[in-house]
Amino acid sequence: MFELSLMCPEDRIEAVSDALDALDALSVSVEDADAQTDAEQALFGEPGMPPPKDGWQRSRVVALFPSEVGAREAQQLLVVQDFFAGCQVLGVAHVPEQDWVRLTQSQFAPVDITPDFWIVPTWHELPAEAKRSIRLDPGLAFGTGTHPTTRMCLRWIARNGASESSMGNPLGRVLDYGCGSGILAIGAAKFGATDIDAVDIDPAAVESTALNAQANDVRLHAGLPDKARGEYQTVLANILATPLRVLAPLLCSHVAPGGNLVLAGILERQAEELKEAYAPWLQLDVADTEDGWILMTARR
Ligand SMILES: C[S@@+](CC[C@H](N)C(=O)[O-])C[C@H]1O[C@@H](n2cnc3c(N)ncnc32)[C@H](O)[C@@H]1O
Repeated sequence: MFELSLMCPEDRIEAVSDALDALDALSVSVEDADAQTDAEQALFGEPGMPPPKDGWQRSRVVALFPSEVGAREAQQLLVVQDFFAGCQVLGVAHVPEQDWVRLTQSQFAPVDITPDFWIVPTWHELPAEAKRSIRLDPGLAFGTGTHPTTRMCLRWIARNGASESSMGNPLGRVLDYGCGSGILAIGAAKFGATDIDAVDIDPAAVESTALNAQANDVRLHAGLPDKARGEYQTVLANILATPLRVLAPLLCSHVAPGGNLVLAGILERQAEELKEAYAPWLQLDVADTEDGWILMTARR
């Protein structure tokens, strides 16, 4: 295969990507040309932040073609279009054949959350020490167990969920707010929770959660955020500091008396602003840290 690489300003990305699609590109990807430099720009579409844009001020657009002729023809046709003004051709390059499935799979190994609780891709054997496990493959939604924020939430679940000897279910009714792949909701089920709502603003995440729950033989209710109803003994939300601040009154209203609120997606330096945002309802404390991220919890 051959890739055609272009540099485009943000206001040309949609037109150029559409044209590449129409010119039979197999795929079109857009990257920040300034990634990993001081000029890197974060793009979020979270509540309280500017709406997401099509790309970055300087975007690298890469289109994959089955042949060199196809890539070069697309280049020739694009450069004479009005909407290409301000864009630049970086080149056409051969992409060596790879076993993409094997390559992707090799990047996802089993992950231990505690010595006996593991997240294991379906193409791997369960490690012998895994007394509890979640079977999960990387997909469209966030949450494979490798990110510190997810790991800290899962550790909290493992510490506070049912031990093998415990009677009943200490997690009670569980809400996973911003469920992504559903990993936290499924983790809660693995530690004894039986009444679980998992919600997300992204319909692809809702679908992933339902499929992952099924694959793990777990029963839960996955839906959009309006599916969260009433009070829960455990409310988990691994989002980001800005939406967590906006969501403070809503999330606190879902915590039952004596229940726990567990928040992640917060950097160490954001602890005080989160404490302040939640202070009218609950007192948040830092309960765990990993790689500059913190877990904040509160009991009602
Ligand atoms: C960092 S991922 C966490 C996924 C998973 N819970 C985990 O711990 O790995 C955050 C998720 O929150 C969702 N999200 C972001 N803002 C939200 C909001 N205002 N309401 C509900 N979900 C939201 C995103 O779509 C995304 O799936």
